[in-house]
Amino acid sequence: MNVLFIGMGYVGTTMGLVLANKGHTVTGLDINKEKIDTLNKGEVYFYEPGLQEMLATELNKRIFFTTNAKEAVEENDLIFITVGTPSLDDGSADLIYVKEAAKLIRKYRNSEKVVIVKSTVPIGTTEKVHEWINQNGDKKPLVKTVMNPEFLREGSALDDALNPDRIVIGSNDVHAASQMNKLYQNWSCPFLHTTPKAAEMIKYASNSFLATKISFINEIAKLCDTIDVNIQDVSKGMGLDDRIGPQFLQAGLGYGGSCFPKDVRELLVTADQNQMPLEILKKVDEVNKNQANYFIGKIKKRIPSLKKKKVVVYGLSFKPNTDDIRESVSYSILEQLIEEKAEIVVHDPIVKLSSQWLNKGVVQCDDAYEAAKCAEVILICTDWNHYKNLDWLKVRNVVSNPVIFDGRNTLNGEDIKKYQFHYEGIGFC
Ligand SMILES: NC(=O)C1=CN([C@@H]2O[C@H](COP(=O)(O)OP(=O)(O)OC[C@H]3O[C@@H](n4cnc5c(N)ncnc54)[C@H](O)[C@@H]3O)[C@@H](O)[C@H]2O)C=CC1
Ligand SMILES: O=C(O)[C@H]1O[C@H](OP(=O)(O)OP(=O)(O)OC[C@H]2O[C@@H](n3ccc(=O)[nH]c3=O)[C@H](O)[C@@H]2O)[C@H](O)[C@@H](O)[C@@H]1O
Repeated sequence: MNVLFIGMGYVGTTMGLVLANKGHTVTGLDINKEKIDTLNKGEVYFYEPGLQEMLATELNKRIFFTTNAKEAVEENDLIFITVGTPSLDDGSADLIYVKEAAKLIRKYRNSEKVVIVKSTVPIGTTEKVHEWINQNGDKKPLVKTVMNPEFLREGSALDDALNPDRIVIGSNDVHAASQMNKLYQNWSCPFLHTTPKAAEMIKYASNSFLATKISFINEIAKLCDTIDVNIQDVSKGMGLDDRIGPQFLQAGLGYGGSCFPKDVRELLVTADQNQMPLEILKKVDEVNKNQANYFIGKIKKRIPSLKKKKVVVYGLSFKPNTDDIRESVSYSILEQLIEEKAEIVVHDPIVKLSSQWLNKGVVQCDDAYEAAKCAEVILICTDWNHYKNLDWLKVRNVVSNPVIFDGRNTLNGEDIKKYQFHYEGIGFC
């Protein structure tokens, strides 16, 4: 099938490549010329394992990139909207990019098309997209709309897209739904057909539930800290219950990224607008916002003043295996360390600090051992395997003060303590 993606970000690029790889002919459209030029050179402009190799196989065979909206819309009958839906100041999702994408389709539509909203959008938006495109009485062919939420994770996007737990298709139109079945015929996971509104809610409720698991375990971890219980044993013991499951019970600095924080905020706004406040979810957000303060508080219990102390921060991305720093908790920690007047050195295997941070006196080192030289405290903020695999004896030999605060509970505490480090995670000492 001929498929267009409007928005070549993390989702559009990944899903475009995956559908091309499954035999469809895909066009990727973006307003950002630099991104399109880079993709046309065969380079994925962000870090995501496996995508680069897939692009090398598919470029100009089954996937094509362009900034020409007219041609792209005219030549494709299935059109995905995969633009961003970031938070506005009041927490609601900004639909400006979705509206702009709808405008392009309205302007250039030349046949009956199926428009698939894959961006995460507030409940009722897909129906609005239908109206935005089909309005004006311009006698052009009507488009059908579908809501098809995306559940992939950054860092494992390709694997998630190829092997999803489910495919949700929200549509009130039989023809559109059958086109979606045809598009995804090579996937063997369960398919759920529902209404567009329910599909939108499934996406928000899923992300909010996962966020709830994380904030729940983080609260239990804080209690474990005070009564000397190891949270990792607790997570393991809970996760062995099939009804609970082992995933998303990793205590730490809380959730960041471009989705959980913004999607939780948007659902809270929708709930308030409908006079049905979501009390649990409010607390989930509150607990999460407080995790960085809790971590700094733990550090200050041991080192009351960080002024002029060399603090090493390992990890800038919001999770491992991505270069995405949107709402990464590492940056809240950097802000607090700057306020404390610490001397800060950061390391990340992929992410480079922007000049904004370098101008504030933060130093970046490309080598984790070099960064650790003369450190008075090491903070692990992202659970990259890189840090698990460091030679910690070598690190021990270069630091001034052997103290590690592990914000992701990523190291094996018992092993680390053998090297005479003071080691604390979140939810165990
Ligand atoms: N990043 C992720 O892992 C996931 C994201 N989502 C949702 O998918 C949506 C997209 O997310 P990302 O891919 O992370 O966003 P992104 O910010 O990486 O990419 C969005 C792209 O859309 C482009 N764009 C904006 N307006 C446009 C227009 N009028 N025409 C053409 N291109 C336009 C931008 O230039 C940008 O390249 C969001 O709603 C997000 O919540 C859902 C599941 C996973
Ligand atoms: O809507 C989205 O964009 C996506 O949001 C998340 O994916 P993502 O944000 O890429 O990454 P996750 O693996 O979910 O991690 C999110 C954050 O939670 C944190 N986390 C995760 C798991 C855990 O046990 N503990 C924990 O603190 C991670 O460190 C990270 O900061 C969801 O997992 C995806 O299903 C969804 O499609």
